Amino acid sequence: MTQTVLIVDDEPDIRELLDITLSRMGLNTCSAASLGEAERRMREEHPDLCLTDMRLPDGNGISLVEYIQRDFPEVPVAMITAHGSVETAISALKAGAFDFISKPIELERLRSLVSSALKLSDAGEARATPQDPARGPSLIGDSPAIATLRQQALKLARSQAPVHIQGESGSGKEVVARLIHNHGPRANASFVAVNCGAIPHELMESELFGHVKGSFTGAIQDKPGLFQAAQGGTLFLDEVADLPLAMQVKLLRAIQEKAVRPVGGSAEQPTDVRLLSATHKDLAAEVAAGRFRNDLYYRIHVIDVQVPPLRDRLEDLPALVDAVLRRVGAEGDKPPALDASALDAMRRYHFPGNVRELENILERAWALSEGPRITADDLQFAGGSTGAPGGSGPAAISPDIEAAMGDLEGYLEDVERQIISAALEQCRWNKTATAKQLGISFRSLRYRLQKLKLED
Ligand SMILES: Nc1ncnc2c1ncn2[C@@H]1O[C@H](COP(=O)(O)OP(=O)(O)OP(=O)(O)O)[C@@H](O)[C@H]1O
Repeated sequence: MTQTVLIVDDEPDIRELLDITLSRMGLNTCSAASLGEAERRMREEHPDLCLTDMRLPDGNGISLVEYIQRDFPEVPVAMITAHGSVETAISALKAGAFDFISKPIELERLRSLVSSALKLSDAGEARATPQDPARGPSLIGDSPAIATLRQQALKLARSQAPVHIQGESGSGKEVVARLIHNHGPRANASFVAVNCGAIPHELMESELFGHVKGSFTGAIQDKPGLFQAAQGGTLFLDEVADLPLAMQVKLLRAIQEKAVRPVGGSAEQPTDVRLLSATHKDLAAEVAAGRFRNDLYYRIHVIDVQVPPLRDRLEDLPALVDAVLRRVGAEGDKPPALDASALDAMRRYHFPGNVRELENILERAWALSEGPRITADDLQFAGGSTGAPGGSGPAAISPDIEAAMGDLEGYLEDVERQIISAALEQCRWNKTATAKQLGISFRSLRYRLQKLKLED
């Protein structure tokens, strides 16, 4: 069925330009020269998309965006803004506009905006279900907080607005970012996630924007950056507060110009990416402290999403536990289960590391548990037994207390690594014999080998 676009502008020349371009794309158009007429057309003609100018004789385009959001939430609306008026564009996105295009209108950009908007209203949300495993984990949980978050993400999926996701470490910020990508018009293009805190500063520009051959020692061939890899799709900047200030300037420029220049290159390359970002820090406080640029904050923080910590939605625990146990148990026998004591112990726990910590706790507990069910003891929360088997009592050891200061976990892992390596050597790398020698189960040995990175 031919789709219809409503064009709202009081200048006849612009209406005509849009009309000709859209008709050539095989679309029907209808138009309005005022806010009142636009609202009437919305009611009478049920268009699939609306393009509106900001300044109208009887009101402004933002009111129209709000009207459409309220009465026709399934219809995407894009704002036509005066050249360089960033504030208007940002207010339009905040009000729920899907995207904006600035004057003078570039026809190529108009065509791509219209086709992605119509893909949206055409296919709706049925294209990618949150359950589709190829698209990353779904957002599990039925607590009111997660239900609201899911709805918010699905709504934001329709927009092109930059979204900033705030939440504690491990709370599911990337899961939310993927949900937004998977349900939007860019779902069939790439979702590229980058942890800004993990890239060495000197490589950051080349990682993000690419480089040309010979631009620095080691640049043996042209290499596209993450912006190029996300072309047509979504770039997720995780831990964005960790971007060094010099890089923040370059990122701002790339966002403003919608173009990047590879390191050592002379030409700018146009980019079309939707930007999502996240941090566990308070970005406004980072701005106040002078560590994050205000102008970049303003650009990436158009819409703000909060992911609540796990401790505030413990009613999600059974569903999350179930999903994790199914995954860790997928290799073998029956999916493991928790006994009631374990679930009780979890409900009392604070989960500073949120869902990621829950995953780690369950993986470890399953590896260490000997019986058919995971018990509270297997979870090894503080105060629980570590369940050391063997019965011969602790051997006399003389720990290097100095070396453990500041990194107890790391120190204990080193000790564990040395003991297991020695036992493996004694048993000539026979894992069954090694496990027996150490008085632990085979499963437990396998878990420790993975954890300590002792496997090839
Ligand atoms: N609601 C959820 N449903 C299913 N899995 C989840 C959920 N929340 C988090 N997870 C899982 O927990 C782990 C951490 O999630 P994710 O990477 O999205 O957190 P994050 O907030 O981005 O963490 P970080 O701040 O460390 O980058 C992942 O393995 C993810 O699949």
